[in-house]
Amino acid sequence: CYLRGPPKNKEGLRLPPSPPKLPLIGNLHQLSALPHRPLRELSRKYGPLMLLHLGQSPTLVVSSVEAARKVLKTQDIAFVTRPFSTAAAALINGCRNVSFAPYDEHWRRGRKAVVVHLLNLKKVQSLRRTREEEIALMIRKISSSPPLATVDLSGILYAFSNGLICRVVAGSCPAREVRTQRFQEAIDESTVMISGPRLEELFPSLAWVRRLPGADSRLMELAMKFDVLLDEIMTEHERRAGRREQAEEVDFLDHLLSADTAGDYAFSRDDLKAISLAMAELMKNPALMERTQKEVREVAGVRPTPTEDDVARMRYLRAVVKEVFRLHIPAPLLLPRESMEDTRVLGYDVPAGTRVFINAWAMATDPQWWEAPEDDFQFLPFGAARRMCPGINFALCMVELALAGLLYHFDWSLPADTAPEDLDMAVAPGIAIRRKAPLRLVAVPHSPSSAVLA
Ligand code: HEM
Repeated sequence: CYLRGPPKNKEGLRLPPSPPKLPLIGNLHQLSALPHRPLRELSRKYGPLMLLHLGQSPTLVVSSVEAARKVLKTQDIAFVTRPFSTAAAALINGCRNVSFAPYDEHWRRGRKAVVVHLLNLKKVQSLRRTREEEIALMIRKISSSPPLATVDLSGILYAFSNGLICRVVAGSCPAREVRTQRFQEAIDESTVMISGPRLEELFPSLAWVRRLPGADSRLMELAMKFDVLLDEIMTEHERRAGRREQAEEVDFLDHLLSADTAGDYAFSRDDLKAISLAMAELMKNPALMERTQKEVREVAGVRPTPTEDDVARMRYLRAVVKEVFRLHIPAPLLLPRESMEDTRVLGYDVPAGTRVFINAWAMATDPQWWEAPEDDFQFLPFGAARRMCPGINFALCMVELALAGLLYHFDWSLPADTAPEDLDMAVAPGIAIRRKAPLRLVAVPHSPSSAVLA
């Protein structure tokens, strides 16, 4: 057996090991609402490359740094596409947005537009004033709460993150708050719908179910909501084009419309989740909070509020943010990939059309790597290679600056009835995880005379 290597199947393929499966449902019963956790346990038994059968859908689960390097880097091109998602197709213009698009010419053009007009480092840096203004708005909102009242930091961060991203993508408008709220509701609902494969993706033989009257009604209603909202914004931009004041902000849609390119709305609330998880970790560890806050206040000195140049010198705060991304990877299984051709990984055959989950959370919590922070490949919250998240600079700037602002302007404490060790760190399921309970804290202004609060 040793000399022959792992056994081959009927077709003569040497497939990765699989846990025993049940008829019809395969390995579905072994997953839970937070699938990265049982998948890590299974990988400890069956190895860093496992082949699961989720219904009728073969799924490769990658759980070690070495295997992820092979899949995402060495054989990037074989795994560069995404599996078809019915929900994304209905909601996001037939899967024609960058995140869910199959690997083709359309994706290449869309990704180029996103990287060139919205998310390259220079552009992200040029949005500094917008970010600082939105953070000042958030700080003022917190300061306006009655003294010693508990504030719902999760809710405030949520509004901040959505507001900032809507402003960068679609610009400012008089009814901005209402528009952001409408986006927020539509995005909330779509996140739930997109977060896992649907019945017909797991069981292609049941695809006919979708044709039953009313089967997709929720999806269609939501798609309509998005359409109406985006149409309104497009019309508003087209009407405004050519009548723009010099000093007016040029947003992402202006760029796309002027370049006559197809639009892609890459909204992400993962960054706000990262800020609230960072705050929760700091509240749980008062010594850590004290050290981070000391650094923020020393570096920002007597400035009205920390600037991005200050944040660049806050080494400890940036390390805290990185550690939070490691401990609480916002998308623990990244976004699914799919093999485009028959290929081999670590000696195993992987047939074309296999769905691929990268369990980045299993790698980030693998004791083998804790002592080797200089090798960054085990740090995968933003994925890697060709389909890596192009929003990484945007997200990191936003998280670091917002956290610095919160720590600079306020002293934070838990409500009187909560001890640090009792702070609930449970996470809720979804394509991206988030705190289950909102983070409620008491904020005492630290520098009430600062210009931002005026
Ligand atoms: C904490 C914040 C964020 C995290 C953790 C995150 C994480 C990820 C991950 C894991 C992927 C899949 C990577 C892969 O398959 O290798 C991804 C893709 C993507 N992200 Fe993010 N993201 C964040 C913020 C953002 C922001 C702020 C934007 C844009 C404003 C953005 C835009 C995108 C896009 C367009 C893709 C699809 C890339 C492609 O398929 O070519 N992300 N993100």
